[in-house]
Amino acid sequence: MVRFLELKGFYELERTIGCGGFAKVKLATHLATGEKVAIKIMDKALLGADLSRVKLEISALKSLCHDNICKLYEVIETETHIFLVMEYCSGGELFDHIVEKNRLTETESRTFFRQIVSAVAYLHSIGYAHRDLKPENILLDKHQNLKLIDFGLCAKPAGGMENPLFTSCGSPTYAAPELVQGKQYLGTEVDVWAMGVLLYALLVGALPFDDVNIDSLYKKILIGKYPEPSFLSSESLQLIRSMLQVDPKKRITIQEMLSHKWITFGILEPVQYFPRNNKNYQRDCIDVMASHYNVESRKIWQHLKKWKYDYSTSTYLLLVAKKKRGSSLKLNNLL
Ligand SMILES: COc1cc(O)cc(Nc2ccc(C(=O)Nc3ccccc3)c(OCCC[NH3+])c2)c1
Repeated sequence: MVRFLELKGFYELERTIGCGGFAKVKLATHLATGEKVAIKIMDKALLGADLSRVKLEISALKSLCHDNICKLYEVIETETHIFLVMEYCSGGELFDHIVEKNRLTETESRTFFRQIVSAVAYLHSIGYAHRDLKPENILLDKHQNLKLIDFGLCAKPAGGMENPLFTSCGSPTYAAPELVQGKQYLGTEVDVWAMGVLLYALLVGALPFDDVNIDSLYKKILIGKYPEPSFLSSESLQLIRSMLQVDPKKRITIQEMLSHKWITFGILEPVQYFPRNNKNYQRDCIDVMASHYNVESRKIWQHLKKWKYDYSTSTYLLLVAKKKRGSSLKLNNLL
């Protein structure tokens, strides 16, 4: 395996867990904390024009902080590669979870779907659209919490979400009619359509629009007709119908979804989506770092406040994650 000298002593690379077009995702260990992480490795030579899109994703990830969005811990850029050090989501893909259970109960679907709504409402509230929402991009952590991943196609149109986007992207199965028609579209409306496909997949265990032939798939999406199994409750069906509206202007908005009667059934409170305010520093984590590096806590604090997404950032964020899990706050001596 190619030895990345820049990671030596800080991370130990393990098996590959995913590979996409120009990126590979490997499991790794963050040596100072001993915590598992996922590292997305991109070869700059292969990136070509996509380098600017990667930069866009990185700046997006740096501003995202939400329990249901995979966390970025560190960014390492060398002459030849970019490494994104991210949260390790050991539960695998939501997709595999649905397949193994055939389909989920309404209660299970609601638990998962509320987390997706929370993450997407948060994204939209800070001016981003994901634009590639699909079960493969939704992972589970070991506590069955959902984690949204792969913001490679996310967009923040200049001048806010009201401005239309053009680039057609994402996979056609989850693509909204206006997207497959190459029309102007709003990222938020396209995300709601994809969430409709997701909710259908959770409840039915199949895709609403599916066809091996891409043209007949597009026709089905444009007609917007899909099977409505009798086991679906009328509330869930009403929600799916309001999300899979061919006319984007008739489609339910994410804000309306937050308090939809199917979404709040039995829980009676709307979905919360503002990020947990973890901007207040965890004093004990800073003190552990200060004594380990033998500097004053104030120095660590001052450095962390710059959010450079360097090894100090990843060490601090992973200590916070350890503390949240109730593990001991200790750091290993790097060789
Ligand atoms: C913001 O989160 C992102 C952005 C991005 O561009 C890519 C990723 N990719 C990730 C991140 C984490 C995992 C992961 O932890 N996977 C995993 C771990 C243990 C068992 C099984 C899976 C990841 O997995 C890629 C394969 C899943 N299709 C991709 C996150």
